[in-house]
Amino acid sequence: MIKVKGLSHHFVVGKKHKEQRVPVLKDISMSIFEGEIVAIVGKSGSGKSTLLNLISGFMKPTEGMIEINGQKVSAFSEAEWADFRLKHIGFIFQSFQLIPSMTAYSNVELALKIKGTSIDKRRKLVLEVLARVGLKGFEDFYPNELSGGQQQRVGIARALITKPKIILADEPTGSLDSETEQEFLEFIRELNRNEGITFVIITHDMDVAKVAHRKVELMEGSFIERGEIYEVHR
Ligand SMILES: Nc1ncnc2c1ncn2[C@@H]1O[C@H](COP(=O)(O)OP(=O)(O)OP(=O)(O)O)[C@@H](O)[C@H]1O
Repeated sequence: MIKVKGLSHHFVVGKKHKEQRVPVLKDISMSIFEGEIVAIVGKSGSGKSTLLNLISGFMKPTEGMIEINGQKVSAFSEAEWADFRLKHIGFIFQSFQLIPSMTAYSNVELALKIKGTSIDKRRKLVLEVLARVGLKGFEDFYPNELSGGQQQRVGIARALITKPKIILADEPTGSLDSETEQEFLEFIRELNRNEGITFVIITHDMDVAKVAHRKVELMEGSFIERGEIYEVHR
């Protein structure tokens, strides 16, 4: 479960002695339950990416508390966050963020290397997950030799390789055509249903928001709950 309490964030911009505060999030409290798919929607600039960056520890909140699976992650050091992310959170990005100089195989393998998994086990797990996302035979392809949809699948395989219980996705379908988007959404539902993975998805796209059990809207830095759309499959 992800619990956010009294979360506020502002950026400081401008030159020294002429700094200005840009408030982005104001006193946000919410809970995301295990096994849920939650869509975070809201206008451009409403603070969606900032919220996700705070939940994933890439930024520190100005105020407030974040708890994940009972651990107070907002008090974590950088090193603790890095370790926690590796164990518990997978990420999917709009622009895929694959390393261009590495093959599909190596992109997916990287997190396991960092974790210190043995080479034999890595090979087994990487081949398994690439096959699972429909990329058997594409292991040695570089990102620029793959279509957008295939790159996104490498991105999903990379997110799944550490078997996280939470996946955070920032505009994951923003670079996909509508057919590939539908395949991606179907896969998310399947992962959620079969493995109970919790998804937090930022999106502009109402079709994407429809796969969510719950939609929350960020408006001027505060949340508006939009109610249940689907039942949570546990
Ligand atoms: N590093 C930063 N320094 C200063 N201001 C920032 C910084 N990052 C974001 N902001 C500001 O915070 C606000 C929220 O940005 P954020 O990227 O979280 O919005 P968003 O809802 O994800 O937008 P979009 O849908 O366009 O991606 C914006 O007004 C933006 O200008």
